[in-house]
Amino acid sequence: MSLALVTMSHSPLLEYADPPAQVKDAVQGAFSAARTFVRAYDPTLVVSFAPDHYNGFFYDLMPPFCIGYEAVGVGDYGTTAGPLNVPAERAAELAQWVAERDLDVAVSRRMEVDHGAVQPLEILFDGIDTVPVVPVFVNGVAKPFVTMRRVRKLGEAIGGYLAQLRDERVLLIGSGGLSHDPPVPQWATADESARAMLLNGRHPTAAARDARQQRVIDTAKAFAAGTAPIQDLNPDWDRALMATLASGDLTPADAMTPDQMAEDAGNSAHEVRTWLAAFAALGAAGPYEVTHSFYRPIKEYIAGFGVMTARTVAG
Ligand SMILES: O=C(O)CCc1cccc(O)c1O
Ligand SMILES: [Fe+2]
Repeated sequence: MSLALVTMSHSPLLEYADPPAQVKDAVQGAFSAARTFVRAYDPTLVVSFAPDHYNGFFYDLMPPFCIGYEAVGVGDYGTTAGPLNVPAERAAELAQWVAERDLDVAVSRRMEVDHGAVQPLEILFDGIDTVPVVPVFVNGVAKPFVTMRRVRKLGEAIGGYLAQLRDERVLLIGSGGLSHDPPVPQWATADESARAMLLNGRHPTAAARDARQQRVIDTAKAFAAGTAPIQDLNPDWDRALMATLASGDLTPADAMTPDQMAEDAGNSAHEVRTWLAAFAALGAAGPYEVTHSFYRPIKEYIAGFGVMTARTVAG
């Protein structure tokens, strides 16, 4: 069975920042190429690798990976709130398959997902419940981070399951990255109230959510103006990673260490773990080709912004 893939950066600032028209147009062009690719493929099932930003997963119980049997969008940054269309039996079969391959993956019968999982579904499918989707959480913000090798192995195991399905056309999504360092609090440097949020900040009041989001929106403005105290984007790092992913040999990514990734490309660069998992899953179905690739560093969105589409080579 062949598989198809879309990996794309996300940014809540798509709706809250105003870069030059030419930048917006370029991003919309990349989204529209991805949509065209997805429509032509016409998937019956989506497996979406996405991070979370302390909206669904907290330090009271932080797994490296989690497969959702059901999922609910929390509605951060104006994204769609409510249930995703998750085929629970398919998700459970996938979790069983992965467990039998010596990988320890958490499961959730009610996974809460944020813009990381929701935004690609809105962009590619005009909604969060229009296509069956199994959401796979990949930790991209909370230390400790597993090795990139482990992420690759997880992707390969999931792809192995998907590649033997006869009755589905499966689209893989990887959401996030590339280099970026938005103001997501970290435990080591957080004050007491930020630590309370990181520990268990589920279901904040509207005022608390607004305050958190406004901080990100203000930081994006300052970053574009050159005055934000966050790490710069790293287009060279982004392009090198995209080249590795496109090459079909993902083993060079095994050498990427968590600390070096953060130093080179910002704390949220760990979101690229979703891209690696998605490409590793794609590769499990055989050789693949990248059919569209977009990249642009966009400070207004606080993101080295990339979009890639790829599919199994026919034959
Ligand atoms: O609100 C947050 O916690 C972070 C928001 C955020 C900003 C820029 C790029 C991202 O990928 C992202 O997730
Ligand atoms: Fe993110």
